[in-house]
Amino acid sequence: MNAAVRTIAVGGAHPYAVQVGPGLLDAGDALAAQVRGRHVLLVSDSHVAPRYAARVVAALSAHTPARVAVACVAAGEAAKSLDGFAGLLRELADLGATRDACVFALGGGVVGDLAGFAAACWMRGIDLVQLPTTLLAMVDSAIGGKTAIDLPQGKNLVGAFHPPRAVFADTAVLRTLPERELRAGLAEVVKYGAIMDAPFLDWLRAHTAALLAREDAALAAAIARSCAHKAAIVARDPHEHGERALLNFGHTFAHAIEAEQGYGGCNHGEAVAIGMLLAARLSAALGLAAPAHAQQLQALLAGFGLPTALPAGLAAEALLARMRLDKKAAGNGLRFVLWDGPGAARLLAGVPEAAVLEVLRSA
Ligand SMILES: NC(=O)c1ccc[n+]([C@@H]2O[C@H](COP(=O)([O-])OP(=O)(O)OC[C@H]3O[C@@H](n4cnc5c(N)ncnc54)[C@H](O)[C@@H]3O)[C@@H](O)[C@H]2O)c1
Ligand SMILES: O=C(O)C(=O)C[C@@H](O)[C@H](O)[C@H](O)COP(=O)(O)O
Ligand SMILES: [Zn+2]
Repeated sequence: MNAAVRTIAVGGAHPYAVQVGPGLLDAGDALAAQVRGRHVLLVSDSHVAPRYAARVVAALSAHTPARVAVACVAAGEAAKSLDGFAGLLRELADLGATRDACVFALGGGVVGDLAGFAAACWMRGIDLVQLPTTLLAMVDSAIGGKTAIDLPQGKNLVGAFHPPRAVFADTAVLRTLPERELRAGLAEVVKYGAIMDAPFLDWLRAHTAALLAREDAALAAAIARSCAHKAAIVARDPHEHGERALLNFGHTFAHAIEAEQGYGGCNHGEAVAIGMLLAARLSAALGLAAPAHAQQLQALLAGFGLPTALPAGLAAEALLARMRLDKKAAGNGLRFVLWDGPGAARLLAGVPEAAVLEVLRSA
């Protein structure tokens, strides 16, 4: 294996390895070692498949006799839908996929969540291998086993926990990632610093230019540190009974924004950037973090070229109504991940709706 490849182990009841480094999509022996049966469905999207799917098929086919079929969904969040899900079930049926079949998800978080959910449901669960191709998917969505699709009513409302057998993050593919998507991934990177690693925030501030310039060393360091944080949390709390909820910092606002825009406005990372800032302001309004911390967070996100204001045309009341269907909400009201300042966050129940509305109205 390439010396530049790093391995992060995810522990727990279903342990697996996250490998990160250049050239992994061509590591046919390692990819094929995950295949137990005779059927592979390689799921990708219309931007990624033309660039990388043939390489993965060739790498796999050189090392396994399994039949490899390719399913290509339209690029973009809209594919993470009931229709997209049904399409993948049809592909698995056409392939004749048996219970030992394996789904490979080659793409960003949309492909990972959608293909992962199909793998979770087909015959009540078949093998899944994540091949993340966006920064966001490498540092976040490919790890931890959350799979889901969206409904018009809300993000990720239908899903399952279905951990992958393995994750191979080929960092060489980040060269073709559009600028906007690189920035989106950096939002989730900032999240780790915000909730659990204050020195990482300082490091990100110092390496903003290097990350935006896609310097190999800076990207590799940011990915490794983010993956290590995610791996540690999901190993301790795979089903979000406790601390895993902290990974949802900014997401109550973000998911409301995405759904309210019909999944065609901000991408997920952009919505998370805005959401983290609103959560920081809400925390300040409730007397947790200092207002100055929210301003520092805003400066860092803006430095990465991420949006920090609510997009025009979104009504505060409509966003609040969306939040009532957030998965962290309970019968007794909204629960938010709030901020205690750099490196510390907590889940708080019973957050007054009036305070949330006030933050939304002033954003
Ligand atoms: N399961 C989880 O734990 C988790 C965590 C975070 C986010 N998510 C989900 O992930 C999704 C967002 O994922 P995303 O930001 O990766 O978006 P995405 O999957 O839509 O990918 C972004 C865009 O980049 C393109 N692309 C991907 N890789 C490329 C490459 N190497 N070169 C060129 N183009 C490339 C895609 O085709 C797409 O157009 C959301 O649905 C979000 O809810 C899930
Ligand atoms: O892995 C997690 O747990 C996260 O919350 C990571 C988030 O970045 C991600 O967007 C996740 O899909 C949100 O989960 P949800 O449970 O709020 O749908
Ligand atoms: Zn997220």
